[in-house]
Amino acid sequence: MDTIGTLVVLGATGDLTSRLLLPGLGRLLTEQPDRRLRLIGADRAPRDREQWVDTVRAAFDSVEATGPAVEHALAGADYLVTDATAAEDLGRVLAAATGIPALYFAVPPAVAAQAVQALHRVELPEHTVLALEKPFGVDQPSASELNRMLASLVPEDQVFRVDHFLGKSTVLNVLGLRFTNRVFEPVLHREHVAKVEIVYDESLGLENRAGYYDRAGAMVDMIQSHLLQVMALVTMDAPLSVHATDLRHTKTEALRALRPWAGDPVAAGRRARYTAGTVDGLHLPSYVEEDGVDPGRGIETLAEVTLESATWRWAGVPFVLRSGKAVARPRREIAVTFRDVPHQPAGLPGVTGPTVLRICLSPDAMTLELNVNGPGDPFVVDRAVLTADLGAGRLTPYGEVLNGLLDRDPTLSISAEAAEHAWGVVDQIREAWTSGRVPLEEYPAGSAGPEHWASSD
Ligand SMILES: O=P(O)(O)OC[C@H]1O[C@@H](O)[C@H](O)[C@@H](O)[C@@H]1O
Repeated sequence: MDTIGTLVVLGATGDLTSRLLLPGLGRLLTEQPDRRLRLIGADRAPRDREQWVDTVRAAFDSVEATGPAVEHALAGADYLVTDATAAEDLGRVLAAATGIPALYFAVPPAVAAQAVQALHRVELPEHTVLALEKPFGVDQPSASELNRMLASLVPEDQVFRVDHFLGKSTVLNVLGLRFTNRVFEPVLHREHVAKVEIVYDESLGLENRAGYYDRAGAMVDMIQSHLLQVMALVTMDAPLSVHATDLRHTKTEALRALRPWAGDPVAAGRRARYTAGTVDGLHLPSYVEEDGVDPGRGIETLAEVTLESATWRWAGVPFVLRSGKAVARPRREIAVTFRDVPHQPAGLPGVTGPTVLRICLSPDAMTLELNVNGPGDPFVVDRAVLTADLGAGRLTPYGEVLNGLLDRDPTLSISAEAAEHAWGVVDQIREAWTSGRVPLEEYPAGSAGPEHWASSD
């Protein structure tokens, strides 16, 4: 199959492009010296070709990108002043493409929806690929509408719903761990698992992203997209293969099975936002005092939801998903806590807790916390931790996602139905939040969250 000839980045002057997309591309092109790609930056800002090349070069330099593919991309790079919501502008950008074009929408969801609408008035070159960043829509109805508009433009295999967590090597390692080891798969089951936590806390604060974040909040920014995808990999059945059709299908089924814990969207979620404090030696103002934040909007910077996978394998096991900003010593892991043994023989003192499997999402590592007869008294049980350092992936998560996109392989992209299912459960819990049935609590930046949350864990 022919690969993508031109990557058009809509939203080229944005933060996402310079901080994540271009460095990811730089590493990818270094790894793949034979790839030939034309790179077109498109945005409203009045920039010229030289300024765009400088932006691309700086991003490439930040990851020490070198080689013929990198030089080729820089030499052919171009920038076109573009209103992504205007059909004429989109037509002009596509006319400048060589080979099969991919349009990458690095723009907010409202702009992406308008751009997709505008594309209906443009004659798309054959096989044009459309790549949309998360969040895909702003709720389930808008995601369905966006899917409908996309389906009337191009076939589903030309739509890439991007989620960079699926490009993280440890996230993908969940597949290898679950489906190539006889020892784990049978016990990852309601018979043996007491609870699963999927946590991605960050010490970072808002970082001048109010324009986007103050509408999304922690729930939409992290849980609706990234953490639900991780949960789908943990709960899904074994796919026939890890190729696009099988993997996307089994993951979609896993997302379809999600419910708020005990069917109660009020009790299944809690939310909070940070007040002033110090994280990693850096003083952060209260979230509501950050530039561009509307305190009346009541957006959370820490969200936690408890979900159930309503399946034979997992029914009755709580999955706690949590993500927060400005959190000290942030946890980033999938932690599977196993049930206690049915009977502990008398005369084996010292057991300190259940077996826990931790898949650390950053840095990449895995640990298994066990009870063993350790050193000293052979009848006393000690805690032992088996650790595997998984090492970093060859590409950045965005590099992996772009690799699939440029090869037109949708394995790491989310299916239309999956995007809608992922909103379903989130919308139910958010409705309980926006109707005021769940309080918006507070925690000082640099703490682990509201104090009483820890004691109720
Ligand atoms: O740790 P990573 O890979 O940068 O992912 C976390 C980031 O993921 C992004 O998608 C979110 O918008 C950010 O708010 C978050 O910080």
